[in-house]
Amino acid sequence: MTQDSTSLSQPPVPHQPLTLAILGAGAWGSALAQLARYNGHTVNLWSRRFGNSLEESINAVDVLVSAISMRGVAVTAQQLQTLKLPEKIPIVTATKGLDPDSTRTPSQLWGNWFPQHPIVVLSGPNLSAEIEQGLPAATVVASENLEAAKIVQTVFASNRFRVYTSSDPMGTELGGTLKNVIAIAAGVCDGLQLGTNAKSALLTRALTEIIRIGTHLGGKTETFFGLSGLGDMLTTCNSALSRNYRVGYGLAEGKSLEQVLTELGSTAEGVNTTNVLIEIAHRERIPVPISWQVYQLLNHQITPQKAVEALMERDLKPEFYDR
Ligand SMILES: NC(=O)C1=CN([C@@H]2O[C@H](COP(=O)(O)OP(=O)(O)OC[C@H]3O[C@@H](n4cnc5c(N)ncnc54)[C@H](O)[C@@H]3O)[C@@H](O)[C@H]2O)C=CC1
Ligand SMILES: O=C(CO)COP(=O)(O)O
Repeated sequence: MTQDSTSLSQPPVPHQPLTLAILGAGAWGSALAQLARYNGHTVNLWSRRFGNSLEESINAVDVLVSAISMRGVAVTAQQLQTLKLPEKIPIVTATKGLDPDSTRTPSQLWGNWFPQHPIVVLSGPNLSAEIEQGLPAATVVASENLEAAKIVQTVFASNRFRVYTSSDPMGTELGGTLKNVIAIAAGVCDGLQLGTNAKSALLTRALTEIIRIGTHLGGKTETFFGLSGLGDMLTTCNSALSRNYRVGYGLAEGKSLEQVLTELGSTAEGVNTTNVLIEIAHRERIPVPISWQVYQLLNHQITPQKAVEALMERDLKPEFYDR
């Protein structure tokens, strides 16, 4: 077997064991901890509910990873600001959400609070349950600081987890965040048994919608065709392991949002993300027809059937506008 020539031109990567603080001992934080430990790294997995204090958890670490759900990011970062984070260590954000107060992404928030630290976004088609089973998966680590992204790449990369770098943190983060809204729509589509044609039409038009808003907010078009965009959309919109998909599916079955969320008992970021996305879309005057129907559905303004009708009866138009 010939060696991949591209690997010869890559710089040597540091393989020494590092110490990581992973904030958030939920499904994703625990899976990331397992991946880092698999590579021989030491992990301080911090939970607000048990174990070591935040101060103890960040002591002398080489990398900080946040796998906290959106609603906990601001409060945890505020706590961190009162503590002594080791100088200039990379901060990795793995949250897929939008801040309801500022409408900003988690990486924008971390960058604002910790300007001396390189910020790295980690996002991809990564259902934690599959990763914890040791099934193969791939992800993207994106940063304006490519050296920091490469460090994070080597921390997590293994024969079961392939990690790509990217210089587009905004596109990488928005792909993972916005697809959660579409996963709710996909769950509705499957729950109503609308068929394969409808699902393909939904996902294809949804990608156009994600690219429209994602590029407006600073992401690069090609990133949305990559693992963190199309890749994560395919995973989340086709798996009953996805909590956002299950929200849509449950709504299509006639359950109330409250009932679905209670049964889920876990984070479905797409619910908050939809509300923030619609606020951004209205403010910036960006058409987001699919997300708008999801918004109305989540806010008890429309039934799943009416949402489908509304999408099918929109004004006729070309698929692509000539530039
Ligand atoms: N589970 C998955 O497959 C994946 C999840 N993600 C993202 O990772 C983030 C976390 O998701 P999960 O771990 O699945 O959710 P989870 O519900 O299992 O865990 C949420 C974590 O956030 C912490 N948290 C929530 N509110 C907090 C607060 N006020 N203060 C401090 N900590 C708080 C919880 O204690 C818990 O550790 C979400 O943004 C999700 O979209 C990303 C990729 C995969
Ligand atoms: O982001 C995810 C997979 O990449 C997890 O999806 P859910 O949050 O919908 O479970």
